[in-house]
Order: sequence, then C-alpha cells, then structure tokens
Amino acid sequence: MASEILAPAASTNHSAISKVRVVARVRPFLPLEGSVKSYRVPVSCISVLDQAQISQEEVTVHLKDPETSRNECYQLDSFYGQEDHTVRQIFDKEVNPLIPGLFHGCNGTVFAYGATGSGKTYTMQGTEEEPGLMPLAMSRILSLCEETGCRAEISYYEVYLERCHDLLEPKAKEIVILDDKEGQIHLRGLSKVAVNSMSEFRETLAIGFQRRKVADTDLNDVSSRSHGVLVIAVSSPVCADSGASVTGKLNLIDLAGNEDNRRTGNEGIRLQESAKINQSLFALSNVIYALNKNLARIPYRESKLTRILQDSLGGTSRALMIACLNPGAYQEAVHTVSLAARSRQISNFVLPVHKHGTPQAKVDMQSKLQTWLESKGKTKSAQRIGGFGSPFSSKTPCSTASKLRKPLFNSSAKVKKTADQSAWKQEKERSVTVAFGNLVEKEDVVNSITTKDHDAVVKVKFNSPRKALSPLHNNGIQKPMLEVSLTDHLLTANTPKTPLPANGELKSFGTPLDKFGAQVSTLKSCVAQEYVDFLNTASREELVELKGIGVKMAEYILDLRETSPLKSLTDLKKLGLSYKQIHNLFSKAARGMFDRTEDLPETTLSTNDEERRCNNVLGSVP
Ligand SMILES: Nc1ncnc2c1ncn2[C@@H]1O[C@H](COP(=O)(O)OP(=O)(O)OP(=O)(O)O)[C@@H](O)[C@H]1O
Repeated sequence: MASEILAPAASTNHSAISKVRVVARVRPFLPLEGSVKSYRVPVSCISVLDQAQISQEEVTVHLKDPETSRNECYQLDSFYGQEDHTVRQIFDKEVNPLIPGLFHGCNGTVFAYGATGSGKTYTMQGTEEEPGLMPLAMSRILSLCEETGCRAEISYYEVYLERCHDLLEPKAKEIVILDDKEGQIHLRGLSKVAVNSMSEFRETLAIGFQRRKVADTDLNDVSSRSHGVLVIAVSSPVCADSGASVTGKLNLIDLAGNEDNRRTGNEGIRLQESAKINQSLFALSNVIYALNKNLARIPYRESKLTRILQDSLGGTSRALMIACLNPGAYQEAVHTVSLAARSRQISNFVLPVHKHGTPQAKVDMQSKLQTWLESKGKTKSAQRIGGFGSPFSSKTPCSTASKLRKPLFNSSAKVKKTADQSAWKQEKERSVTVAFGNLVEKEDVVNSITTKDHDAVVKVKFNSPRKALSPLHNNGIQKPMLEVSLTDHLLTANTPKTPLPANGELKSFGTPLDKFGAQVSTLKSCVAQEYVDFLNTASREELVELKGIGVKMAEYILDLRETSPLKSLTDLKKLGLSYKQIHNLFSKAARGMFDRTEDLPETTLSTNDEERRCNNVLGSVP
C-alpha cells in the first residue's frame, strides 16, 4: 500500500483536468418537522428521477413542491437520500478517492453547501455516534501516514463577519489570505498542530469546535455563524538526495448556510452575521457564474470565502461539493441544487505541488494541458487556466486577463489620463471594465465591445446577474451637458479628467449663459472625478477622516476597490450611502467652490480674490 501511495506522480498520473464533483445529500425530516404544518407524514420535495441512475455517472435530481406542484430537474454526479443514513457511505465513495493524491502533493477540497439547517455541520463534523467527514478523513490519512512515514498537521479557522480567525490558537491578529505567483492560497498567521492519533485529533479539534461561532436561530438551534475550515496537511519525509518534500492539503469546509431573514427571526448581530454570510455566498455564486461563462475576470476577491475557495474552483485542487438539502424546503432546495448543478461544469487542473518543482516539468505540463484543451476545442479555458491560478504562469492572475483587456480602455473607454497617473491606477481602471461585466442585472448579453490589440480581437460580454457599480457603457457615452441637471451630473459624472472646453469649442453652445452652464457642468464633472479618484487611492485613515464614512464603510471601500474601483459617485449610493450622505461628502470636498459670496467669512471679495479662488478650483482640474 505504502509503495503504491508514494509512487511518483508521473506514473500514477495525478495531474489532470478534474471537474468539480457535485453530490446531493438529503437529510431526514427532524422530529418536529412535518407535524408543524400538518398531521400527515411529511413528503420530501427531493427525489431522483430514475432510481436505477443512482449507480450511474450522472443522476437527475427532481425537485417538486408538494403544495404548488412546481417542479424542476437538475443533473448532478451522485445522490444520497434520506434513507442513506451514514456519512461513511459518502466518505467511502466521494472523499476517500481524494486522499491518495494528498500524498503526491495534490490538494483537495470538500465543501458542504446549502441553506441553514440542511445538515452541513452534521455531514462535516458529525456526532459522537456518527462521525462526519472530518474525523473519517483524518482517520484514513493517519493510517496512511503510518504506512508511509508521512506527517499530518491540522489547522482550523473560521471566516466570521468577513474576517479569518484561527480557532486552534486564537490571536488578536486576523489571518491574512495571500496567493503566490502560482495561484496557490496561503494563510499567513495560521497555526498548525501536528496530529499523530485520532485521540489527539479529537482533543485538538473539540476546542476549535467550541470556539466556532454558533447561535440559536428560528431555523436551527445550533446554526453556524461562520464558514469553518479544517485543513489537513500531509507532508512526506524530506528526500535525502534532493532535499525535497511534498505537501498535499485537504480542505474540509463547513459553509455557513444561506438565510432567509424573513424566516430566521434574526435581529442585531445575528442579522449582521446573516448579511455577511449571504453576501459571501452570493460572491461564491458570482464566481461560479463567471467560471461557467468563461469570463475573463473571475471575481474571487469579492469575499474571503471566494478567496479561500479560489484554488478549488478553477484552480489546481480537486474539489467535491456536497449540496445539503432539507427535504421539506422546496425553494431552498432549488436554490442549492441549481448552483450545485452549475458548479459541476467547472474544471480544475490538478497537479502535484512539489516544493522543488523544476521549470522543465512545468513547461511539460503546460503543453500537456494545452494539447488536452485544444483536443476539446477549449482554448478559451486554456487562457483562463493559464491566467488564473495556473502554476505555469509566472504572472499574477490579473496580469493575463488585463493584457486582454488593455485595448478596451485605449479604444472604447476613451479615458484621458494625466501624466502623473501611475501605472497602478491604469491597471486598476482596466480591471473595472471587466469587473462590471459581472454586475448587470439580466443574464442576457446586454452589451458587448469588440476591440483590436495587435492582431487579437477581444470580445467582452456583460452578462451577469448582479448589479452593483457603474456599467462600462456609461463610460464612453455622455449626455449633452446642458440637458443634465446639476445633481444628476454630479452623481453620474464619469467622464474622467475632461479639460474645460476651450472658448472656441463652446461656440456651438449658443448664448453666453449656455456656455457658462457648459463650463460649470464640466468643472463639476472634473471635481467629481477627482473625488472618485481620491476614494480609489486614499488610505484607510484618509477615508475614515471623511465625514459620513465610518470605519466599516472605509474598509468596505478598500476591499471593493481592489477589484472594482469606484467609477462615479453613484457607486457610493450602491455601496449603501444615501443620496444625502453622498451630497454631504461631496459638498465638503468641494467646499468653497460653489459658495455664494454672502456665505463667505468676508462680506466683500475683490475681483482678485474671486479670480484667485476660481484659479484654485481650476488648478485642481488637470
Ligand atoms: N443525516 C442526519 N440525520 C439526523 N439528523 C440530521 C442529519 N443531518 C442533519 N441533522 C440535524 O438537522 C439539524 C440541522 O443540521 P445542521 O446543524 O448540520 O445544519 P447546517 O446546514 O449546518 O445549518 P447552519 O447552516 O444553520 O449551520 C441538526 O439538528 C442536525 O442534528
């Protein structure tokens, strides 16, 4: 057994394209369920269309609302119904096959996804009587470690209110999520504990379980308020010849559940937790959507959860998703299974992670991947895999994509840059364009831009379910200035850095009043854009100093602008600031600019003073 496990990766071919495997697990009805709604035996809304399919490679999951008879079908990889009582069955068929790969340096991720109360924690942690996937996996890994002389270490952390906390060795400092140039995720500050036996494992983890945030809600007495992640790392002994060691990691993730707050009865902190949970799960659905649509930019940075799952969705880990289902909750089941079905389309490119990998090996693997993709007619995916998380790429995930995006900004966005704008800023603004591709309400293609850079033609589609910041197409289109009201113009001013029109250009505006109106309008637009630029570059402290932006909003802006810099002041509205707050923010920034003379401290201003003030304002316009 040991020799089979430690055989070189090449001979056992652990490097491969690996689709995310998705299975459904339906928990049984709980004692109180069913009797609440009626006295009849409760009927499950979830079944498999053809029972004979269960042993096949694909199953059709049928969801039917017993009250309205609405129904839907989805294809998944496997199905575990209410009658399959043991988690061991899932372990043997689904998780166990991932374990030998760890000993070759391949990473694996198992994550339980589903609505609150659907049985995620039960499946992952289990109970004393029925161990869950976490202890079952540890037990198997320990027995293989014994045979092979490998070492096992565990880490356990939670993502609570968008912050990562070590649960084995609590610290004041948050754990920092980093990715290396090969796209691998690293957690700075996370402790590791060596584990040699199951009793050590249980003892260590029990403390972590107690520290994890759990609370009583109307839908679950022991509802997880955080995403909990157990990492089991397996390291081979250091090779005497090469000094190399191989480490493979298994992430076992118990996600917090989607919550419908009309039903949870959540208030106060529970509601805040719930908002963060739902936000991160929404980010997860955006990532899955973007991967399925082969979008050039995958919004991993929208939440901590998607950051930690980055390597498992479109990266280099093997991944298993367990869609946990409550048999009495039709709408929740539709939501969970539809996302699960979409996750099945995602491909990862699994390869062993050797601490001392040779460049030659990487090049060979790249050509292998390229050949495979070309044979499948999937060269677009090759670009993505090359760009996101591929160990073949020496560039950061953004760099490949931004190369593709570059011409978009030169030709269609028509952004006028001042000489002092840094390359960093340009890069950020580039990423805005594609980021907005993911932010439009309808799933239909609502806009597409074709542009040329050298010989390549890049077509970017804007087709995502989410609406957030300004869509790109606003960028190049300007309303005639005189038709725009003052506040309208301030809040939508997204023509960056337009210099004031020269007198000659204003002739077409007709009367002197029209000209003046146009100049004022442009001026405001410039100041608004300056302000947006400031918001995109200011430090946390500078943001906090702004009236109306508290610490939380400052941090939210910092987080968000990493991937989707603000395009206009309207974006602040979409971040949750009220119209009045934005107005106050802006008017403070532009104080003095529009004051009437009687508002000023001096009652009279000389022409020179007015000129000077005007020059000051104009001086800020590039
Ligand atoms: N297979 C099962 N057999 C028996 N009881 C189960 C099973 N799965 C779940 N349960 C019970 O259902 C309830 C909800 O399960 P659990 O806490 O695991 O849900 P969850 O999805 O983790 O919820 P949350 O997202 O709120 O944390 C618990 O009381 C649990 O004991």
